[in-house]
Amino acid sequence: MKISIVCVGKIKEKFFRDAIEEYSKRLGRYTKLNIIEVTDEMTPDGASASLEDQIREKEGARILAKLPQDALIVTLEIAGKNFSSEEFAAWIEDCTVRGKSHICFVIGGSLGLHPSVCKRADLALSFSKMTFPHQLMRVILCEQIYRAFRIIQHEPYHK
Ligand SMILES: C[S@@+](CC[C@H](N)C(=O)[O-])C[C@H]1O[C@@H](n2cnc3c(N)ncnc32)[C@H](O)[C@@H]1O
Repeated sequence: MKISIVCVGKIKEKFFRDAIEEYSKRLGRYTKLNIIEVTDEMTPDGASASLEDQIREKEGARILAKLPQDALIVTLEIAGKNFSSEEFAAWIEDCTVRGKSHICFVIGGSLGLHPSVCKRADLALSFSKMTFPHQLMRVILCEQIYRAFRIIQHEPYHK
């Protein structure tokens, strides 16, 4: 199973970069993780709703250009489907059983995902009704993917 994450912008905080690097390293035992960053757009303070939509659209076009053709596309959306960690692991395992060998997760930028990206999703996945900053979301996603592979392999992990 190959895992890609398409996301917007670079990680600015060192502690987030360190956490992502750590989970990427741990995941190396189970899967190849490929993180693809697209350039983010500066959002001026007090930007109008229509400027924000233009920014989302520009970032969305960059995301769409990077989506792998062979992958199942999973967008991270607050209003998406909720899974327990065990259900998430079972979903990943089921992909393998159905012959899907590549999953691509997509995290929006600070303004969220443009509808053109959401339309491409095979699954919209929610990590709760709360809004997380996109940099932290990347860390949480990496941890949950790592946790899923541990569950699939019946290996012990923190409860
Ligand atoms: C700061 S949030 C964007 C907030 C924006 N108002 C929205 O509603 O999408 C940045 C990105 O992180 C991801 N994200 C944040 N919280 C999430 C959650 N609870 N579940 C799933 N994805 C989330 C989404 O991909 C989102 O586009």
